[in-house]
Amino acid sequence: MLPDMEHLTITVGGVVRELPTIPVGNVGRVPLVEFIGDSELTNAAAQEMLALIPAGTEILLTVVTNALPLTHEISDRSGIPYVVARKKRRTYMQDPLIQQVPTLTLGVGETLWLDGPHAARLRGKRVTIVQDVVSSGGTAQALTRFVERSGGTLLGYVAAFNQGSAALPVRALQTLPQHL
Ligand SMILES: O=P(O)(O)OC[C@H]1O[C@H](OP(=O)(O)OP(=O)(O)O)[C@H](O)[C@@H]1O
Repeated sequence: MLPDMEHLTITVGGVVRELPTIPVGNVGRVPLVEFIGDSELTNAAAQEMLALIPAGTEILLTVVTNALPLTHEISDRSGIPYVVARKKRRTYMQDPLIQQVPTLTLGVGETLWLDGPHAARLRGKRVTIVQDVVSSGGTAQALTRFVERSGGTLLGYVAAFNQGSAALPVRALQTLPQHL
């Protein structure tokens, strides 16, 4: 029997999911992890990720969309507050920091926005960056610049899944293939 290229089975904290794999250009099929809309998987991953958070972390930094519920749950369980970068400028932002992400997993460039008052919350703090998935590492690099520009100290990167980025020292629950 041929292997099923359209799904990839993962297990996180006893929760099993058949991830769909999406054809991307000519690179093959990319596994798609979605935490939004899946509280059971989100809670299981958040619980397991607690052990990955570097000691001394004072605040978490993440980015919408998929990593947001995950970070919320980690924050709720650990008591560590968090700050969220956006992918759109909002009219109510005050002196936001702006950072380009070179290219994302699916080849679409992105601009990240960190509202000024949220950037101020990172100042002088030991910061850990939380992501759902690290792939190229472009998003992680942009978030790193936010920490630096805000005057925080980066302690490390944690992610539910590392999808092939060996360049960054990411603490992840699992490694996923970049493509099938
Ligand atoms: O390491 P990178 O190559 O930068 O890719 C990782 C990013 O890609 C995904 O975001 P996506 O673009 O799917 O956006 P979403 O979370 O808003 O759905 C994922 O949520 C990470 O934030």
